Amino acid sequence: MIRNPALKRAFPMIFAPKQMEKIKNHCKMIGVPFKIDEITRTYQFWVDNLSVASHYDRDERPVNQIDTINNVLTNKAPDLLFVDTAKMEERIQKFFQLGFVNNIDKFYVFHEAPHGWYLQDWKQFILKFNYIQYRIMPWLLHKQDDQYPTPHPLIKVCSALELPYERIKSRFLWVSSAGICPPKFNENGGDNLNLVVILKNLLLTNSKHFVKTATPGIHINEYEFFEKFIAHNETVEDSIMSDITDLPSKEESFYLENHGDETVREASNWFILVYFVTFGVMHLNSDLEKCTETTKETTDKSTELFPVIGKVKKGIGRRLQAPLPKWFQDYYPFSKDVSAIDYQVDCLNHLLEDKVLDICKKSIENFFPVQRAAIPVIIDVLSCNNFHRGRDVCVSSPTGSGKTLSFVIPIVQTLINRVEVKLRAIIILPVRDLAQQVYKVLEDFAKPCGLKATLSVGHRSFQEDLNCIIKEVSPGKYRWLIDVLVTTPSRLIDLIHNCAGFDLSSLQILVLDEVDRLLDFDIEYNLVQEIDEAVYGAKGRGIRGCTCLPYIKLIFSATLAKDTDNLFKLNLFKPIVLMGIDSNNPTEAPLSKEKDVHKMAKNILPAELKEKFLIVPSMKKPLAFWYMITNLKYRRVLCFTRTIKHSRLLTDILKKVDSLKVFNISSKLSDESRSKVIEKFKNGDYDIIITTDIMARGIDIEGIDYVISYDVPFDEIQYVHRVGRTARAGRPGTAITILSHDQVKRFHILMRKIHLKEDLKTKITKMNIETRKLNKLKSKFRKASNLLRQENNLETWKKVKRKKAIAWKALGANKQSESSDKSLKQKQAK
Ligand SMILES: Nc1ncnc2c1ncn2[C@@H]1O[C@H](COP(=O)(O)OP(=O)(O)OP(=O)(O)O)[C@@H](O)[C@H]1O
Repeated sequence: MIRNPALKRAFPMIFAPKQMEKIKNHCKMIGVPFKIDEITRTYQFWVDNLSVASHYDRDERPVNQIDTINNVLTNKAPDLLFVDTAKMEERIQKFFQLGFVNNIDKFYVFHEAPHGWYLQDWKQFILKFNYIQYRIMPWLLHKQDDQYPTPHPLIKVCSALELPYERIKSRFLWVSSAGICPPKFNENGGDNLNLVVILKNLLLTNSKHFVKTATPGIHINEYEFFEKFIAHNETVEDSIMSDITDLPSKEESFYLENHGDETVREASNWFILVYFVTFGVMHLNSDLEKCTETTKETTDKSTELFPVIGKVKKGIGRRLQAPLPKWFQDYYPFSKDVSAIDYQVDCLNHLLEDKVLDICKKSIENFFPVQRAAIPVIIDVLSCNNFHRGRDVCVSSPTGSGKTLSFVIPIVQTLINRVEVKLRAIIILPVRDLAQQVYKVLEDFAKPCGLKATLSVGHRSFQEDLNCIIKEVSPGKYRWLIDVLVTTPSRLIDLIHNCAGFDLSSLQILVLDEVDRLLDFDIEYNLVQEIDEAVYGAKGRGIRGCTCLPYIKLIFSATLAKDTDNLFKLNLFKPIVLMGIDSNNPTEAPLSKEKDVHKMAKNILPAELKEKFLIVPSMKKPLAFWYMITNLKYRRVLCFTRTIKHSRLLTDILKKVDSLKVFNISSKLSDESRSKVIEKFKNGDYDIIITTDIMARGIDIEGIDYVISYDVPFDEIQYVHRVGRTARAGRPGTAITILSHDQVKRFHILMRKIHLKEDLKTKITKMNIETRKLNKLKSKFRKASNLLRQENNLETWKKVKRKKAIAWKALGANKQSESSDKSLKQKQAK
């Protein structure tokens, strides 16, 4: 019945068949405005289960609206009705004629009309019943200034009508212009968007889970709203009030002007749909609650009637795939297959300075496809001048495909002829190791070209960092010592706040590598906003009031299309998207674009990667791993476990059973030791590294042949980054996931998110190891694990003894301490 799985996931309770029955019985009709009808067509569900009326027919031709309404009102009394503003008077008259208004308790009108004309025209109508009007005019609401001297319209309307704010329990809801975005974000257009925000926040009060995960299209501090609601535990009407007063400022609206209406229209459709359901259910809930109260039926929690959306009882992975913005779908494709074509370094002769070209020739033979595609585009946008603002660039390319050089080369090329040293480019990476890795690549290019770069990631003291970055030449006057800074989010925020003279007005380029991970930090640090403020000046001044040129954002990730919900936080300006896609023969046929959002987010693994999985009972996982190492002779292995404890145990036990050259890397290891291990691995001193997901992202260790996931990755993004440690730079590589029987289903779901259904069987193969062979290893393994246990026990015993001795000493009870010593010695002797 429900065809869209995303929708089904988003509203799990509603779509349960039993709940559906109840909705059908209690909600007689839902009317939808035009455009929403697109959704109704997609989700036949509405049509199948509730009476739906639309002002457009199935071919999107307008139908006689009055007739529709007539039909609706006479045949079925609606619970909810959404109508758009066109021909409103006609409709209202119709309502009167039909006597329908007599059945209405209250009206809620979300209105965009600019100057209160409706108050007079509709007086009759308004006075007939309780009526609340929400007029949505952000610039009026936000501040009263000379241009818009009108007081808060909601207050104005309500005081004119002497209406209190009331809890929403109407059986009838009128939404004027219900979130249907007009083609342009002109003044009134903004209203519709804000309506969406209001609806969304209404929804927030009921459904935090859903909204938090589905935030397409709108850049309006949703988390602030969210937190406010949670903190104050406001009622629905309170939240409407606060929404209205907190509507976006002009600066925030700037974002909207720069983003096509398509995005927002899509978003609004979603929200309306969401709102539609939530609101409907809210009503039904209250009705049903009353119902159950009167009949005094016992309520069993597990069969609770229409739980409010958002109280998702279990499962962490429920999330709604937000629609991809239109600009994302208009991407430029390039082949993700690194070994498919050789782009001679000379092919960019015309773009690159001789010096840069020389360094390229020394370090690489050919450009990889992502480099061939991205370098010219980025150089082009970076060369924009005062008259023409450069667009931001997003690059999505598989792991190990050479993204680092795609931004390093254009940065060096752009800055090579700069006269004065100023901080002009910042490269941000999520973690220190990655930053160090990128810094090394950058240095190879920057140094010979006379550019100054530094790494600031907390590897030395803050003061030492400052000494390399900036210098106070005279009191209050500072001079930059670098052109490019490579850093992590926390360090950058630290610098912005605590470094005198750290004024980013000269910033030209901001690179966000592994952007999806960086955006996780955004919640904590408000990264993009902080940088914007540091560049464009104090809060609220906005880009237009600023004298400096807007800086260009370069966004990189292997899993960009997988997590588009958060892209909106980046405030991108007309972004150009470059996307690595599958191509069988890229030399002949032009790459065909995939428009399907879900398909686009698939096939993001390197073409050279082989994927396998092995199913064994969970007790036999270590045996299977050991078998691969000893019998199948796997070498150059990177193995991922979920916890530090697991990785250490597995390492210790492997060391015991065989004198294997295995090493464990965890976050507890110092940077220095970690680099040493990686170096040794590169030199062949270690064969196997067992680690956790700290090594999963971006780390480039040459020559890893196998990535083994001893524990199943948490989600598909984690899987992509883990397996991306092999099959890098066009080299072959194998990824193996060891599964216990109960993990198979989850793994299958995970694979479906990465591969197209038809590719699943060909792209990922099943490994078989006979149980008999594993059993052979059992006794040896058991001996090793006993030995390890004994050692661990002794170790623990020693620790306890040490602690006891200290305690006894402190109490001055030395005698007891000596006796416990004796007993320990006896035990050891035994
Ligand atoms: N044109 C090239 N020719 C040969 N090797 C290259 C070229 N470009 C990059 N490499 C090598 O490919 C490897 C992967 O490059 P890089 O780390 O930039 O990939 P990535 O796409 O950023 O990967 P990840 O998404 O995992 O961070 C590196 O070892 C790099 O030296």
